[in-house]
Amino acid sequence: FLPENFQYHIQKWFSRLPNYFIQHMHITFEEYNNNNGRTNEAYTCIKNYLGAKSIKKAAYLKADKSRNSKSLQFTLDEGDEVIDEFQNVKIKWVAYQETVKESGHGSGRNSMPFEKRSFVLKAHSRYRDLVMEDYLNHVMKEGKSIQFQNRKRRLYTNNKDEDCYWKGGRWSYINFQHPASFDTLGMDPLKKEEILDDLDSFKTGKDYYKKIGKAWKRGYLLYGPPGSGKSTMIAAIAKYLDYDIYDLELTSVRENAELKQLLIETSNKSMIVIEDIDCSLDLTGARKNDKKESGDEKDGEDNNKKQSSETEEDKNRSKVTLSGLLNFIDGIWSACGEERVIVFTTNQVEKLDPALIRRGRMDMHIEMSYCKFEAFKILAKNYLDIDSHPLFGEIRQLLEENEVSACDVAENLMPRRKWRDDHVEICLLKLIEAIKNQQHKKGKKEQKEEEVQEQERSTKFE
Ligand SMILES: Nc1ncnc2c1ncn2[C@@H]1O[C@H](COP(=O)(O)OP(=O)(O)OP(=O)(O)O)[C@@H](O)[C@H]1O
Repeated sequence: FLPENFQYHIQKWFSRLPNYFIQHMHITFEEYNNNNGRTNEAYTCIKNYLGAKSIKKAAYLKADKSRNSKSLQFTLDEGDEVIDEFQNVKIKWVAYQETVKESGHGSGRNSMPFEKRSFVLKAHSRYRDLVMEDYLNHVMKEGKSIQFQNRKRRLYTNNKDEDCYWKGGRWSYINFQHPASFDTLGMDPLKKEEILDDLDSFKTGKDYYKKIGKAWKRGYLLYGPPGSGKSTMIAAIAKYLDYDIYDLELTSVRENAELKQLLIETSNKSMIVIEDIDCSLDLTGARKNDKKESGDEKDGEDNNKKQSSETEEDKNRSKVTLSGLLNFIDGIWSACGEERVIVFTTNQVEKLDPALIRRGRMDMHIEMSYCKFEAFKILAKNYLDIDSHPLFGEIRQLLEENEVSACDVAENLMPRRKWRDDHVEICLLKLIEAIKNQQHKKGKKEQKEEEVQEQERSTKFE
């Protein structure tokens, strides 16, 4: 029969009563920050942490699922409590909720009633130091990692796109679920192993990077002919590391300052990708022209200064310079986040400026080449679900002297008549024919080249 607010205060007073006899400490974590009305990050971490802890213990739980989470999230229900144990110390958590009708709350709710939620930690004062430092650090770390694991991965773009969500800033995004993984990626198993080892040591290298005083980031250059799986590799790396991808379209970036802003707005644990970097901007050309015209050998000379009469088209063109890009990768601003992977892809590695891809900037250069037999076997497993077949012998022989692009294999192994019993054989025969045709074409090309050289030699002699 008592008003709700009154009940709440009586309950709170009663719960504090034992503390006059037993020395307990209480810490309250409210959902919103009192100063600016923003969500209290500590509250969110505790909510995730307790949700995971209380699934097995708590009598009452609340479940919800947001658009950005992979699965249901559980949390303690109002008034319920859970006992956690840390280094043999028992710590009690209670979830509170009250309806507040005050005006002028920091979050701009004016006089509208709103639910004020909080978690209260209770522990014996004897363990004050342990709780305040080790335990709360542990809760924050675990809570963050639960939230990270339960989120849907995102693909961000700096091109304003109507199909993407935009939450302010320069990037918009869509949820990203690419089926490619290292298991389905057709490439030499030894090379794959080497890349996985490198990713593992990067992922667990926090202390190492700290020790050597280097920003916790790593650059990968993926180069190789079209259709050799560079984009597929990016999706596989992102899935393996469980990172978001920031797909940076350089031609849409107007100037170096904007590039810096874009970098600042990327989150930790993410991959920044620039695809086909050789086609993005004439970065090599810009530097060479600079050298020729100004005689200045220094990295980072801005080539825009010398353009005196700018046309309208010139004005709209990206003014990002090689120097801007180099700073983006490993300038002082690049250290403003951690656990970042930068990936460049290119079909023509020889066109790139050596400074852009030198070791240290692009730490690992990965050649995505045509398929040999081992890579073919992985693709056969993906497309036809087979580990071996009598025709594999012939394919092995052919691939000893030849190579085939992964997208050609994919094209030929994609079963179009799966209802027939012999669809596997048909696909493999098609592939054999494609490799032989390629071999034939290659032979003809080489013969023609030899004839041209021979002709040149005889004309010279004459
Ligand atoms: N190594 C590979 N393993 C598995 N699938 C591959 C591989 N290479 C290519 N593919 C398949 O071929 C198609 C094209 O591959 P992808 O786009 O990754 O190549 P790319 O090297 O990025 O090409 P481009 O240089 O033209 O952008 C994809 O649909 C993918 O399924």
